[in-house]
Amino acid sequence: MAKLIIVSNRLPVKLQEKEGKLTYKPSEGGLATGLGSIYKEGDNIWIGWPGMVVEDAEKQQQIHEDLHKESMHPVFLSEAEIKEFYEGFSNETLWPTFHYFSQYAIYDQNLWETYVEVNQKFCDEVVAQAGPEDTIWVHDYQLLLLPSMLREKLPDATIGFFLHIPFPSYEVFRLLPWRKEILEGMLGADLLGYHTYDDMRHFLSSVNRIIGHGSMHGWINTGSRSLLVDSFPMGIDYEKYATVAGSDEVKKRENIYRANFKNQKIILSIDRLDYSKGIPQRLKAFEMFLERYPEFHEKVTLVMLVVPSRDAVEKYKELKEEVDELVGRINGKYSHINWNPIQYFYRSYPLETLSAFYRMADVALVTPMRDGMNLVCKEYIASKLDQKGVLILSEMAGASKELSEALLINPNDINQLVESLHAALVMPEEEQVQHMRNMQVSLRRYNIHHWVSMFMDRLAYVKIKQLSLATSYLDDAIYKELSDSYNTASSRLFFLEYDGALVDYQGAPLRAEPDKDLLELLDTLSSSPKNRVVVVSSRDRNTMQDWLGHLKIDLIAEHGVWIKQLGAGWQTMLSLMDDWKSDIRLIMDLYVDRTPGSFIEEKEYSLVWHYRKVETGLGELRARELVSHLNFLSTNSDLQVIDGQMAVEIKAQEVNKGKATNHWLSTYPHDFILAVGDDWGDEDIFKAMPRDAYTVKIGNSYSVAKYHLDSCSEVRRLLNRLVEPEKKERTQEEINLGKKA
Ligand SMILES: O=P(O)(O)OC[C@H]1O[C@H](O[C@H]2O[C@H](CO)[C@@H](O)[C@H](O)[C@H]2O)[C@H](O)[C@@H](O)[C@@H]1O
Ligand SMILES: O=c1ccn([C@@H]2O[C@H](COP(=O)(O)OP(=O)(O)O)[C@@H](O)[C@H]2O)c(=O)[nH]1
Repeated sequence: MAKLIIVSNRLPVKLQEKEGKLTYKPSEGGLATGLGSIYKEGDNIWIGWPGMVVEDAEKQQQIHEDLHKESMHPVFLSEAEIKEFYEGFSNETLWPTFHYFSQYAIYDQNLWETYVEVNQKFCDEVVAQAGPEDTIWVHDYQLLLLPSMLREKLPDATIGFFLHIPFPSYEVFRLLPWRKEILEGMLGADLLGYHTYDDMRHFLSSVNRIIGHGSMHGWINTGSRSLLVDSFPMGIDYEKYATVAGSDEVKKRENIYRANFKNQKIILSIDRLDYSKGIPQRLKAFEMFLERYPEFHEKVTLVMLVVPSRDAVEKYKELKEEVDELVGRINGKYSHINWNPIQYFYRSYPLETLSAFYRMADVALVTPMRDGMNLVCKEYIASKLDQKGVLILSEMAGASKELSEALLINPNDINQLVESLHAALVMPEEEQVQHMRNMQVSLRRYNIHHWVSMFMDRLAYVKIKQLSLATSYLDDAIYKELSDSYNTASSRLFFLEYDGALVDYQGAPLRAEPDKDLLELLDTLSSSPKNRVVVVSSRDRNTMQDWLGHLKIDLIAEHGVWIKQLGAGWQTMLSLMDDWKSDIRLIMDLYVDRTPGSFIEEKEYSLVWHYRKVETGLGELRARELVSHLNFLSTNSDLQVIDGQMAVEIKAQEVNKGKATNHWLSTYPHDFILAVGDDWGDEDIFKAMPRDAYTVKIGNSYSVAKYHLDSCSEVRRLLNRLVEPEKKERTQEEINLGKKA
């Protein structure tokens, strides 16, 4: 039966050894607590690190067996791997960079190499566990290379990836020396999920700028595959938190804890000890609050639970010292004999304790500098069964996008934080209930089960869509059939698009002139009396004439405005007007003025605005604007606007390459046709071809063509293979001629 394989660095349980005895404790951290609720459904398994170094083979075996019973498969990491992969590259390079703390990031080639090796180690374990029908769901920044490693080993696998932390803006991401490898690693997935729309658009922009793949509605085409990027804000197991909060056990605990706080109001703060969580900033704001509002002395306590995290990493050690020092200073300054303004606990707690604190807290203070999502604030809301309480939430947490009824703050604005604390403590109960109720409705609906099913449904949809988008790769088996058909045919027609199919795109259009190999290839292909070769282009006829006019081939220029057959001059079958060009050119000139690097190409019956040399992003933005501007101007006219490859073109509607090819189809006998094209304009050619024609598109994106190849060089290889007999014949002819001479 098909199963779901969850893969993350950390398993939902943490191994501990006390007096030689192994124990398993639930892991902290949102990834483990969130997914821990759902992975046990069906035959699902979870692959990950058990949180402790185990070198002893016997112990490893024991752990394997223990975890296996809980559907978990451990990946053991050595001490060096933990240092270099987990503490090092994951938490000293990626974590600070992705949380906009790039001043803390270290760039070390050794750490990177270990990161690659450990991703490979995870890959081996997944491959060992995966069946052909299984779905693999990879999680988080520790495993960014895993999707592509898996794709290489399991080309048809269904692979989802979810990033639990923010994806930074391109300006920050580009600082990483391994930025390209990281993106390529991620692009092996079929579906890439982020908590927020901002994260996903930052990722798309990095892919565009660093790798050069654009996107449409979240779809990226890599040239060989299509994949989807989307946002899925993670929810919590709402019913679990609400039920636990209503249990007798938790109510009992609450009563015990409350006794220590008398009638004081409680402000609650819970996080892992992490600089991304803004703990010192929060403490300083609380200090300022006590200074500004002395009437709250002895009436309010900040209960601060801090969970030890990554304590071998230098920045985390420094933070621990800073927090200890701040708590000491504030308590030293304001404490009385029976009041400590801050109750600080540096350890982790089980769910029931957390739940009792959530119930007790009048205010939850969640103020990270950056946070992928933050589940603590959601758990607080779900636990508020009486709906009384106020959430103060940082705008920099992913959760703020959903929880707009919280008091939203900028964690860098200490004054706003202080005033929000005051507003929360004096907020009338009816207002608290109203906000809490609305947030509960939303969190109940968008819970963890909803999150999983949204992601899984979308992943299944991607697989179906990929099949409908894909054309078959023109592999050896198809080549065999094509070449048999070629060899037995007596009249063959070739329609070969020039730019993008025979010649790679160049920065400047005039740099794409034909090389010697291409000229020889076209010459050989057209040397057979059975072959009629037509090179098709949107270029102007003069360029086509200069570059290819001396060959024994036919030409189609300017999208089909002009055609040239062997032995005849250029002719047009259309009665076209060009009186519109001067007005449109004025508009295009405006876009050239506003967009350095862009330029206009003027053809006889069309105008093209090129932006391939414009700063990435700006060119696309202006192109969208120009397309809608031109569409507006050409409404009710006979003009057509084409949003092409790094160019916007406007031409007469009745001109298209497909119509031009009709001339050959109706004039020349044919029992073999090969048509090759690369961009959307070439779809007209494919559509015009009879059903038995071989139609080939460059790149595996949506097309009516039957097959695809990946590059111009593959097209040339295909043609060269086909003309092997002609080549031999020609060589023999040359030898014979030589003999005669
Ligand atoms: O495994 P650790 O190094 O001990 O760290 C704990 C986890 O921290 C991060 O959690 C994130 O995931 C949450 C759920 O999506 C999200 O709410 C939070 O904003 C993130 O920081 C980390 O992403 C996990 O990989 C760690 O296991
Ligand atoms: O003593 C504690 C404190 C926190 N947590 C859990 O740790 C998770 C923290 O997740 P969050 O998304 O807020 O932040 P992360 O630590 O993942 O960055 C939440 O589910 C908390 O319930 C816990 O299990 N024990």
